[in-house]
Amino acid sequence: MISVDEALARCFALVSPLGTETVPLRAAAGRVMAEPAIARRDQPPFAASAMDGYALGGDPVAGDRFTVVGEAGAGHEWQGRLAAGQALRIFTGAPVPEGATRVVIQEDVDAQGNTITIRAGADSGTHIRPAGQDFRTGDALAPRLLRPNDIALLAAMNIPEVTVRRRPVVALIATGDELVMPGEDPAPDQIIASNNFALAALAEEAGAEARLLPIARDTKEELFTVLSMTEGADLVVTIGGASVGDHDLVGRVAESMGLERAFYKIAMRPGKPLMAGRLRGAPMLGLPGNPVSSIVCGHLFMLPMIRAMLGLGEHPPATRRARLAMDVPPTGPRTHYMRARLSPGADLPGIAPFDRQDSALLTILTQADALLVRPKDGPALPAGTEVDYLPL
Ligand SMILES: Nc1nc2c(c(=O)[nH]1)N[C@H]1C(S)=C(S)[C@@H](COP(=O)(O)OP(=O)(O)OC[C@H]3O[C@@H](n4cnc5c(N)ncnc54)[C@H](O)[C@@H]3O)O[C@H]1N2
Ligand code: MOO
Repeated sequence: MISVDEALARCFALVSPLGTETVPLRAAAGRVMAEPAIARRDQPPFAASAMDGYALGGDPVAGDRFTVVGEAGAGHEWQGRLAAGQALRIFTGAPVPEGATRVVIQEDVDAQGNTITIRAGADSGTHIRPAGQDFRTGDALAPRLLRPNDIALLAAMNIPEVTVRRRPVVALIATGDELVMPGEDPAPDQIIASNNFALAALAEEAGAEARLLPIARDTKEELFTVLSMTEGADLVVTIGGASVGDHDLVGRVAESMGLERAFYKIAMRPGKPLMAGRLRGAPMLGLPGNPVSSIVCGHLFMLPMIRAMLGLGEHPPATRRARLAMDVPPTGPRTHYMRARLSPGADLPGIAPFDRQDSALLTILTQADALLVRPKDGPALPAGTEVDYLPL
């Protein structure tokens, strides 16, 4: 059995960044920019007042008097030049006129008619934002996953459309005679399909377009039919039928359709019967059926593959550090991703794996906020040991 790292390297070898498309700014959040965005203007485009008050020249002191000669507001420039002894009534965001060296906030002046007098104790800040202090024409925003804050910057740069990576289309196929869809009427020996919904949500959260294909029954014909419905998918993900039982047919059927296998079985718990390869030109991940196994494999393999297709690079999921909140036993011959709960700690968070680690337990998975990573063949560890975990 190959290691998790080796398996992920082989998964990355199956994918490459997808092509690009142009979307309006309003649709760009959550998308990945494919090229730098270049500012089309300076921000602010003029020296702007940072406060409501009076623009004036020189270096005034308490008791100095000025004649107010006009008014400037945001979007309403005052045309002219301030002379000595003159002040301009000005509001936040308005262009500061020539001849002004500072803005005195209105709380620091006594105003009478069109005359103002500087009060004692007036603050000495200039309250002027220089032109281009935020960014200048030609400044670039480097490609990234666009978060709401980035969208504001692109808008301010006057960029109405963004070139982004195409969303990877992920075709998800649940397999098994025992499965029915939520809301259907299961026979006594049937269960409700669940993990395909988690995987679709995970894929969508990462910026992919998930297509839930019909459940494939455990026959070669039906698996062939549903696998043939993946035309146009950038990634085909099957769930279940990956193990060694008589009804675990996914590998056999995919091979009959020309699957070039990259690997089958990895030293990982849960997730041992994972398979990957290329099927009719598309990368394929064959996930084990146990709900927790498939979802853990989704985090460890499907998400990094989606990110690579989005042009975000080939990176394993980033681990973080925590301290064991309890003693843990040795691990076996597979890297164990233990469902665990984090708690606040002095330097690092504490982490405690759940007692029950059966890969069928969705209730435990929903209580978990971390996967404690225990390397294969690891020793028993006492509480307080620093360990790696993956946030869920
Ligand atoms: N003799 C052996 N048996 C098994 C081995 C082994 O090495 N030797 N490995 C075990 C491990 S580990 C896993 S994981 C499972 C993986 O089995 P499959 O990938 O073939 O999955 P299925 O048998 O189809 O299903 C397993 C389990 O999960 C349920 N399931 C499947 N799909 C869904 C779904 N979409 N939603 C909810 N639940 C699902 C299914 O009903 C089964 O209960 O094999 C072990 N066996
Ligand atoms: O390795 Mo299986 O994926 O534990 O349940």
